[in-house]
Amino acid sequence: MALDAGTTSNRCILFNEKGKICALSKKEFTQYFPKPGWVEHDANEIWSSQYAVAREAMKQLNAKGSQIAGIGITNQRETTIVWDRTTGEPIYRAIVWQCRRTSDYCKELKEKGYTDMIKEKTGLIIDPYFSATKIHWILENVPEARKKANEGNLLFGTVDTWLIWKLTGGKVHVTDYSNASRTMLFNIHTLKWDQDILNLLDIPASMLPEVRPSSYIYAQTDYHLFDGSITIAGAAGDQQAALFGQTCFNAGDVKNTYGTGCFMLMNTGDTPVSSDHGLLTTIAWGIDGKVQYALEGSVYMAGAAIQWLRDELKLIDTSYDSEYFATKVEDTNGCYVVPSFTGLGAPYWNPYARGIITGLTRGTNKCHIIRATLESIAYQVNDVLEAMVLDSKIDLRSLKVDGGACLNDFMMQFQSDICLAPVQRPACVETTAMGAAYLAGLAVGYWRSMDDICAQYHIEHTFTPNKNEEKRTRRLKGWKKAVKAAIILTEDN
Ligand SMILES: Nc1ncnc2c1ncn2[C@@H]1O[C@H](COP(=O)(O)OP(=O)(O)O)[C@@H](O)[C@H]1O
Ligand SMILES: O=P(O)(O)OC[C@H](O)CO
Repeated sequence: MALDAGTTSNRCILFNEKGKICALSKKEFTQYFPKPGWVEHDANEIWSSQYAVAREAMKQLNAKGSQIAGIGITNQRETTIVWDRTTGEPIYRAIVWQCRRTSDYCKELKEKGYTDMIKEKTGLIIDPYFSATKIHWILENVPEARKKANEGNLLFGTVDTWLIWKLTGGKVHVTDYSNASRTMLFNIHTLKWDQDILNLLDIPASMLPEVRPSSYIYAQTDYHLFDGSITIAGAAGDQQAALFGQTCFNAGDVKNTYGTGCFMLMNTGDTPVSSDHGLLTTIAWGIDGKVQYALEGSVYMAGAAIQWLRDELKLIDTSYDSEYFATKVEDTNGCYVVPSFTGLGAPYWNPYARGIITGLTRGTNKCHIIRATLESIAYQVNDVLEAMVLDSKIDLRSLKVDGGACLNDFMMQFQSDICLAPVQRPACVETTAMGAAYLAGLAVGYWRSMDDICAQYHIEHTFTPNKNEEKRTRRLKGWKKAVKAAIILTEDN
């Protein structure tokens, strides 16, 4: 059983030994935008919807808890939940990874010269994206929070930790290496919470969960939840789980997930590679007594930009329709959309950037804007890819893709044309959930080895690049100019 707690929806997928999906249930939950740039979730709703889909998936097969080999949890990363140890109640809404409320505090940390120290220890760039400054914000702004934390009565968790806490009836407070590595509090070399950073941000160590491998027997679920206990045997951040589900087990293997945002990860084996080009160094997973590292480029707006076309501009009825309209025109007519609605992530890291559309003419129509939005996703991925090749000094063999928006054939072909590499889409694009199931299944012996898992992996379609160097160069130049314009507009900050 994979519990996949995403940014906009929670899913439960049951897989059989062949890695085939036998049951799937999905539920969207409420997004709160209390101020511009702020994003929150209700932690209790994250739990209730996750629990509801787990029950629903089991009902589809009439399954009992005792028939489930194990649970693997995978989650939107960095999102920060703080709750009262004694009541189990969150003291504030979950502050979502996309939330920019700590931009000024991050700026202050950078101005005080902490950038190198944080990067060396955590592999991360100081940014509101990560959990650390969100925890700090809660402690500073929620009444009584600081006092309760100092008394040892507050617990922090990312969504994996929260779900394990709820699944065990409030008994177990843990996380895994991959999630810990996204907090900006975890030393990715010593594999311990970093006391210097905790002191700097004034966060008591008593709030933090124990850190465990990603494939590991964590606990048993509370007996009453699923009519029998189930072993929780895996946990990993969703992007790392997708890397695992895509069988990117070797150094140099790369995957990109096209969901709400885009996240490209390259496995760098047992060596943490430090980036000189705006990427993050992160832990891929902990398994068999050691950790593997990855380079990551995080793009905040991908599928969410298509939702913007649908929900705010009302140019399309469904995300799926974007492909139909984009292919009604030959190109974007010189129009570029930079969907930096919540700032720019890798490799630019500008939390103040906001979205822009450039190159508008009297002839620009709805199809051009839709096409430019889809293309913007591929351009952002290409920016990250260029940085990754420079940092890793490894030429890209192929790009494995997954996530809801990778079903858009137009966008995948454009991606291949722009990055001049084959783009491979697997038969099962639910690789995040699959990765979590594999991690759990390996821990309980449901699958014996990573070779067994590789044997189950199949490519459904490979998009090969149409090479037109003149067109590609012109398009990339237009894109880079548009990004520059979005950045120039932030200069008052
Ligand atoms: N055919 C499509 N073309 C473009 N975008 C799509 C398409 N289908 C889904 N999407 C986008 O993909 C995202 C959903 O993917 P998913 O992997 O479920 O995201 P998440 O796990 O981040 O919630 C949505 O933002 C949606 O707009
Ligand atoms: O919910 P997703 O799939 O968009 O993933 C969110 C990431 O984990 C944020 O770092």
